[in-house]
Amino acid sequence: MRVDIISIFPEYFAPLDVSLMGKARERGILDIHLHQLRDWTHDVHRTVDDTPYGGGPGMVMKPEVWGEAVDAVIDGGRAALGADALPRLIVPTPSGRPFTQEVALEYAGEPWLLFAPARYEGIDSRVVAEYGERLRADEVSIGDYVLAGGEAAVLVMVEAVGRLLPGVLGNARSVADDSFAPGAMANLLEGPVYTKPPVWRGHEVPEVLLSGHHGRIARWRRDEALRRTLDRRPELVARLDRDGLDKHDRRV
Ligand SMILES: Nc1ccc2ncsc2c1
Repeated sequence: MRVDIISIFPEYFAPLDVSLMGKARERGILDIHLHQLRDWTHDVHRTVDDTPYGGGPGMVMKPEVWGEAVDAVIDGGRAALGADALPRLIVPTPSGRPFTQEVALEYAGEPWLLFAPARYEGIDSRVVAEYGERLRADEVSIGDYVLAGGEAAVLVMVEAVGRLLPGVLGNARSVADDSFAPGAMANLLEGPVYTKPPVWRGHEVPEVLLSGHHGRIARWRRDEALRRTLDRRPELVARLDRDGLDKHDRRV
Protein backbone atom coordinates (compact mmCIF):
# COMPACT_ATOMS: atom_id res chain seq x y z
CA MET A 1 0.00 0.00 0.00
CA ARG A 2 1.16 3.47 -0.93
CA VAL A 3 0.35 6.27 1.54
CA ASP A 4 0.91 9.95 0.76
CA ILE A 5 0.56 12.56 3.52
CA ILE A 6 0.52 16.31 2.79
CA SER A 7 1.02 18.51 5.87
CA ILE A 8 2.63 21.75 7.10
CA PHE A 9 4.21 19.56 9.80
CA PRO A 10 5.64 16.49 7.96
CA GLU A 11 8.02 15.99 10.91
CA TYR A 12 4.90 15.11 12.94
CA PHE A 13 5.01 11.68 11.26
CA ALA A 14 8.41 10.58 12.58
CA PRO A 15 6.61 7.91 14.72
CA LEU A 16 5.81 6.09 11.49
CA ASP A 17 9.53 5.28 11.23
CA VAL A 18 9.46 3.09 14.34
CA SER A 19 7.82 -0.08 15.71
CA LEU A 20 5.20 -1.94 13.68
CA MET A 21 4.78 0.74 11.00
CA GLY A 22 8.55 1.19 10.70
CA LYS A 23 9.03 -2.54 10.15
CA ALA A 24 6.16 -2.62 7.62
CA ARG A 25 7.93 0.17 5.71
CA GLU A 26 11.30 -1.63 5.84
CA ARG A 27 9.63 -4.76 4.47
CA GLY A 28 7.96 -2.82 1.66
CA ILE A 29 4.42 -3.59 2.86
CA LEU A 30 3.77 0.10 3.51
CA ASP A 31 5.23 2.82 1.24
CA ILE A 32 4.79 6.19 2.99
CA HIS A 33 5.61 9.50 1.29
CA LEU A 34 5.55 12.79 3.24
CA HIS A 35 5.04 16.19 1.58
CA GLN A 36 5.41 19.78 2.91
CA LEU A 37 2.23 21.68 1.86
CA ARG A 38 4.16 24.98 1.84
CA ASP A 39 6.21 23.70 -1.12
CA TRP A 40 3.17 24.61 -3.28
CA THR A 41 2.93 28.24 -2.12
CA HIS A 42 4.27 31.11 -4.23
CA ASP A 43 4.69 33.98 -1.78
CA VAL A 44 7.66 34.88 0.37
CA HIS A 45 5.77 33.97 3.55
CA ARG A 46 4.70 30.58 2.11
CA THR A 47 1.08 31.38 3.13
CA VAL A 48 -1.38 28.44 3.34
CA ASP A 49 -4.39 30.10 5.00
CA ASP A 50 -6.65 33.15 4.80
CA THR A 51 -9.65 34.68 6.61
CA PRO A 52 -13.00 32.87 6.30
CA TYR A 53 -15.68 34.23 3.93
CA GLY A 54 -18.71 35.26 5.99
CA GLY A 55 -16.50 36.21 8.94
CA GLY A 56 -15.96 34.22 12.12
CA PRO A 57 -12.93 33.13 14.12
CA GLY A 58 -9.78 31.50 12.85
CA MET A 59 -8.39 30.97 9.37
CA VAL A 60 -9.24 28.62 6.50
CA MET A 61 -6.65 26.76 4.42
CA LYS A 62 -6.41 28.06 0.86
CA PRO A 63 -7.85 25.89 -1.96
CA GLU A 64 -5.20 26.91 -4.51
CA VAL A 65 -2.33 25.59 -2.39
CA TRP A 66 -4.09 22.32 -1.60
CA GLY A 67 -5.16 21.90 -5.22
CA GLU A 68 -1.60 22.26 -6.52
CA ALA A 69 -0.29 19.94 -3.79
CA VAL A 70 -2.87 17.18 -4.35
CA ASP A 71 -2.44 17.37 -8.14
CA ALA A 72 1.35 17.06 -7.80
CA VAL A 73 1.14 14.18 -5.31
CA ILE A 74 -1.29 12.32 -7.58
CA ASP A 75 1.11 12.78 -10.51
CA GLY A 76 3.95 11.46 -8.33
CA GLY A 77 1.96 8.41 -7.25
CA ARG A 78 0.92 7.68 -10.82
CA ALA A 79 4.58 7.58 -11.88
CA ALA A 80 4.90 4.60 -9.53
CA LEU A 81 1.44 3.00 -9.71
CA GLY A 82 0.40 3.65 -13.30
CA ALA A 83 -1.03 6.52 -15.34
CA ASP A 84 -4.65 5.75 -14.41
CA ALA A 85 -4.11 5.12 -10.68
CA LEU A 86 -6.10 7.27 -8.26
CA PRO A 87 -5.79 7.50 -4.45
CA ARG A 88 -8.54 7.41 -1.83
CA LEU A 89 -8.46 11.00 -0.50
CA ILE A 90 -8.95 11.14 3.28
CA VAL A 91 -9.47 14.51 4.97
CA PRO A 92 -9.40 14.19 8.78
CA THR A 93 -11.93 16.56 10.38
CA PRO A 94 -14.04 16.63 13.55
CA SER A 95 -17.09 17.07 11.29
CA GLY A 96 -16.35 13.85 9.39
CA ARG A 97 -17.96 10.42 9.50
CA PRO A 98 -16.67 8.30 12.40
CA PHE A 99 -13.47 6.36 11.80
CA THR A 100 -14.21 2.81 12.99
CA GLN A 101 -12.61 -0.61 12.64
CA GLU A 102 -15.01 -1.16 9.75
CA VAL A 103 -13.63 1.94 7.99
CA ALA A 104 -10.07 0.81 8.76
CA LEU A 105 -10.82 -2.56 7.11
CA GLU A 106 -12.27 -0.73 4.10
CA TYR A 107 -9.16 1.42 3.74
CA ALA A 108 -6.87 -1.60 4.21
CA GLY A 109 -8.27 -2.90 0.92
CA GLU A 110 -7.14 0.20 -0.98
CA PRO A 111 -3.84 0.27 -2.94
CA TRP A 112 -3.28 4.03 -2.36
CA LEU A 113 -4.35 6.46 0.36
CA LEU A 114 -3.75 10.22 0.29
CA PHE A 115 -4.18 11.97 3.64
CA ALA A 116 -4.79 15.74 3.78
CA PRO A 117 -4.66 16.80 7.45
CA ALA A 118 -5.73 20.40 8.03
CA ARG A 119 -4.80 22.97 10.62
CA TYR A 120 -6.75 26.12 11.59
CA GLU A 121 -10.53 25.89 10.89
CA GLY A 122 -10.04 23.38 8.09
CA ILE A 123 -9.53 23.27 4.33
CA ASP A 124 -11.72 25.33 1.93
CA SER A 125 -14.66 22.98 1.27
CA ARG A 126 -14.25 23.28 -2.50
CA VAL A 127 -11.14 21.05 -2.32
CA VAL A 128 -13.10 17.93 -1.29
CA ALA A 129 -15.86 18.91 -3.76
CA GLU A 130 -13.28 19.24 -6.57
CA TYR A 131 -11.61 15.87 -5.99
CA GLY A 132 -14.83 14.13 -5.04
CA GLU A 133 -15.85 14.48 -8.69
CA ARG A 134 -13.15 12.05 -9.85
CA LEU A 135 -12.06 9.97 -6.86
CA ARG A 136 -13.34 8.69 -3.49
CA ALA A 137 -12.91 11.61 -1.05
CA ASP A 138 -13.83 11.03 2.61
CA GLU A 139 -14.02 13.46 5.52
CA VAL A 140 -13.34 11.33 8.61
CA SER A 141 -13.33 11.98 12.37
CA ILE A 142 -11.45 10.00 15.02
CA GLY A 143 -13.65 11.30 17.82
CA ASP A 144 -15.54 14.09 19.54
CA TYR A 145 -12.83 16.18 21.17
CA VAL A 146 -10.65 19.13 20.26
CA LEU A 147 -7.30 18.68 18.53
CA ALA A 148 -4.94 21.30 17.12
CA GLY A 149 -5.09 19.68 13.69
CA GLY A 150 -5.50 16.51 11.68
CA GLU A 151 -1.94 15.15 11.92
CA ALA A 152 -2.60 13.13 15.10
CA ALA A 153 -5.68 11.66 13.42
CA VAL A 154 -3.58 10.57 10.42
CA LEU A 155 -1.15 8.78 12.77
CA VAL A 156 -4.10 6.95 14.34
CA MET A 157 -5.60 5.97 10.99
CA VAL A 158 -2.32 4.89 9.40
CA GLU A 159 -1.60 2.60 12.35
CA ALA A 160 -5.16 1.21 12.47
CA VAL A 161 -5.04 0.49 8.71
CA GLY A 162 -1.37 -0.51 8.47
CA ARG A 163 -1.64 -3.25 11.11
CA LEU A 164 -4.41 -4.89 9.02
CA LEU A 165 -2.18 -5.35 5.99
CA PRO A 166 -1.07 -8.94 5.31
CA GLY A 167 2.32 -9.67 6.85
CA VAL A 168 2.39 -6.74 9.27
CA LEU A 169 1.27 -8.60 12.39
CA GLY A 170 3.46 -11.58 13.30
CA ASN A 171 2.07 -15.14 13.37
CA ALA A 172 1.51 -14.84 17.12
CA ARG A 173 -1.16 -12.19 16.58
CA SER A 174 -3.81 -11.95 13.92
CA VAL A 175 -6.42 -9.36 13.15
CA ALA A 176 -9.00 -12.10 13.68
CA ASP A 177 -8.21 -11.77 17.42
CA ASP A 178 -9.02 -8.07 17.43
CA SER A 179 -11.60 -6.93 19.93
CA PHE A 180 -13.78 -5.55 17.13
CA ALA A 181 -13.19 -8.39 14.65
CA PRO A 182 -16.16 -10.54 13.58
CA GLY A 183 -16.82 -13.59 15.73
CA ALA A 184 -17.90 -14.50 19.26
CA MET A 185 -16.20 -11.46 20.77
CA ALA A 186 -17.29 -9.03 18.05
CA ASN A 187 -18.29 -5.61 19.33
CA LEU A 188 -17.06 -6.41 22.83
CA LEU A 189 -14.25 -4.65 24.67
CA GLU A 190 -11.17 -6.66 25.62
CA GLY A 191 -11.47 -8.09 29.13
CA PRO A 192 -8.69 -8.07 31.79
CA VAL A 193 -5.35 -9.69 30.93
CA TYR A 194 -2.69 -11.22 33.22
CA THR A 195 0.83 -12.66 33.07
CA LYS A 196 3.40 -14.00 35.59
CA PRO A 197 3.75 -13.85 38.58
CA PRO A 198 0.54 -15.60 39.80
CA VAL A 199 0.47 -13.27 42.83
CA TRP A 200 1.72 -9.68 42.66
CA ARG A 201 1.56 -7.42 45.75
CA GLY A 202 -1.22 -9.66 47.11
CA HIS A 203 -3.26 -9.53 43.87
CA GLU A 204 -3.95 -13.03 42.58
CA VAL A 205 -4.55 -14.01 38.93
CA PRO A 206 -8.14 -15.35 38.59
CA GLU A 207 -7.92 -19.10 39.32
CA VAL A 208 -9.78 -20.14 36.16
CA LEU A 209 -6.90 -18.81 34.04
CA LEU A 210 -4.51 -21.21 35.81
CA SER A 211 -6.89 -24.17 35.45
CA GLY A 212 -5.87 -25.25 31.97
CA HIS A 213 -9.58 -25.84 31.26
CA HIS A 214 -9.91 -24.09 27.88
CA GLY A 215 -13.71 -24.20 27.81
CA ARG A 216 -14.03 -22.54 31.20
CA ILE A 217 -11.33 -20.02 30.30
CA ALA A 218 -13.11 -19.05 27.08
CA ARG A 219 -16.40 -18.68 28.95
CA TRP A 220 -14.76 -16.57 31.68
CA ARG A 221 -13.12 -14.30 29.09
CA ARG A 222 -16.40 -13.73 27.30
CA ASP A 223 -18.20 -13.03 30.58
CA GLU A 224 -15.53 -10.48 31.55
CA ALA A 225 -15.63 -8.85 28.10
CA LEU A 226 -19.41 -8.61 28.27
CA ARG A 227 -19.32 -7.26 31.85
CA ARG A 228 -16.76 -4.61 30.91
CA THR A 229 -18.65 -3.65 27.76
CA LEU A 230 -21.95 -3.33 29.67
CA ASP A 231 -20.18 -1.13 32.22
CA ARG A 232 -18.16 1.11 29.85
CA ARG A 233 -19.82 0.95 26.43
CA PRO A 234 -23.44 -0.27 26.88
CA GLU A 235 -24.31 0.99 23.41
CA LEU A 236 -22.02 -1.70 21.93
CA VAL A 237 -24.02 -4.44 23.66
CA ALA A 238 -27.19 -3.03 22.14
CA ARG A 239 -25.56 -3.68 18.72
CA LEU A 240 -25.22 -7.38 19.46
CA ASP A 241 -28.22 -8.96 17.72
CA ARG A 242 -30.35 -11.34 19.81
CA ASP A 243 -28.26 -14.22 18.36
CA GLY A 244 -25.13 -12.52 19.59
CA LEU A 245 -26.15 -13.06 23.20
CA ASP A 246 -26.69 -16.61 24.45
CA LYS A 247 -28.77 -17.56 27.51
CA HIS A 248 -25.66 -17.62 29.72
CA ASP A 249 -24.77 -14.08 28.62
CA ARG A 250 -28.08 -12.76 29.87
CA ARG A 251 -27.05 -13.75 33.39
CA VAL A 252 -23.87 -11.58 33.27
N1 LIG B 1 -10.55 18.15 16.83
C1 LIG B 1 -10.59 17.01 16.04
C2 LIG B 1 -11.35 15.93 16.46
C3 LIG B 1 -11.42 14.80 15.70
C4 LIG B 1 -10.72 14.73 14.51
N2 LIG B 1 -10.66 13.68 13.61
C5 LIG B 1 -9.92 13.92 12.57
S1 LIG B 1 -9.21 15.49 12.61
C6 LIG B 1 -9.95 15.84 14.10
C7 LIG B 1 -9.87 16.99 14.86
